Amino acid sequence: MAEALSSADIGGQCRTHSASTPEELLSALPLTGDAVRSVSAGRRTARRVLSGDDDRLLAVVGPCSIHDVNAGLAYAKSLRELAGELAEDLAVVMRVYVEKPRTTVGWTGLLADPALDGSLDLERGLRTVRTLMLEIAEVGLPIATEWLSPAAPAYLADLISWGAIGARTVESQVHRQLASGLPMPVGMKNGSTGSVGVAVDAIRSAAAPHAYLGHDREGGPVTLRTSGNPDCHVVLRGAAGRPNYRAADVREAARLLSAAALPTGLVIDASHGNSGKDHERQALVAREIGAQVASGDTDIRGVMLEGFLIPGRQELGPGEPVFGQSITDSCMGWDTTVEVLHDLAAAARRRRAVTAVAP
Ligand SMILES: O=C[C@H](O)[C@H](O)COP(=O)(O)O
Ligand SMILES: C=C(OP(=O)(O)O)C(=O)O
Repeated sequence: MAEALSSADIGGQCRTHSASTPEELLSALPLTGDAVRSVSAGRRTARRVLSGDDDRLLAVVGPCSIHDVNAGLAYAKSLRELAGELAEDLAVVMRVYVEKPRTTVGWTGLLADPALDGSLDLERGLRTVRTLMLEIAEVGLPIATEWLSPAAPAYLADLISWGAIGARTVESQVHRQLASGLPMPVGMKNGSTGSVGVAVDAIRSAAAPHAYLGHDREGGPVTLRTSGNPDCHVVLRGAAGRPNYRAADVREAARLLSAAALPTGLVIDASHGNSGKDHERQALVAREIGAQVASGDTDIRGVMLEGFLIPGRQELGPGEPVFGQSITDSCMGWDTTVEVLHDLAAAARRRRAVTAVAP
């Protein structure tokens, strides 16, 4: 066990809690053969779809956050089945988001606060999250997550097929350096005020090698040297009152990427600033994205959706929470998610037909 934080270094303003080192956690909960196959296939497929070598659409779909392992697993099993049905046209990756960036304050996710009560039992959070991700990988579903704490990848990166750097951290050098060493494609969200330029800068930064202060698997301080991540791309997520999922927005993002000599393939997030966090609007946005794909747009390589079992969101109160309903942003319910994914699959099929080169 290593001390996670030293109070002496920051003037005694924080308490310390010990947690397992990455080596200890990975030895206790190692990757199984099935999980390795799922992660590797997920990364390979995501790279091929994002580069345009595979003409399917990447569908990054799942809850805004996981707060209940049983609901997360129930969702994963249903999504695995649906992903199999749509596999000719969609490459489905499940959002297993366990760290939540907050605009100001709020619950920060299952990893840091698994009891949902501010007790911040990190050791329990690490074990809970790694166990859940292992089970999801073993059912054969590739996993997507947002990288928020720079310490988290040492415990979890071997389970992740697609990563995101969020709108609130995309300008952070720490997160760009982190992405430069991650072994999976990483989506850079546009900034929270709408700037796509900062996501383009993040891609350029993360593609370069970096060296920075970090920790080895035993928790000891080391200089981490990265070789650069060639698989980063923009995720258009809009901003408050300023969505950016329409054809003109995709063209403008492609122009910025081309000007930086980067490939123009990108992902569009139908939620967040593109839906105003309204799950009903999210379904409409997803359909409009599908219409662009169906008309032959080849820059749109993926779509992100926030969906859970029950539509909407809930505030946690003294009573039993609703099983399978988000406690962070509102999500589309399962039935709507099924319809939207079928529509996106049809859009990818249509694009294949309209872009086929005549013999
Ligand atoms: O995706 C989830 C939320 O949008 C993100 O965590 C910010 O939430 P907040 O604005 O409620 O803090
Ligand atoms: C927090 C998220 O996104 P964004 O960074 O776009 O707000 C998210 O996808 O959960």
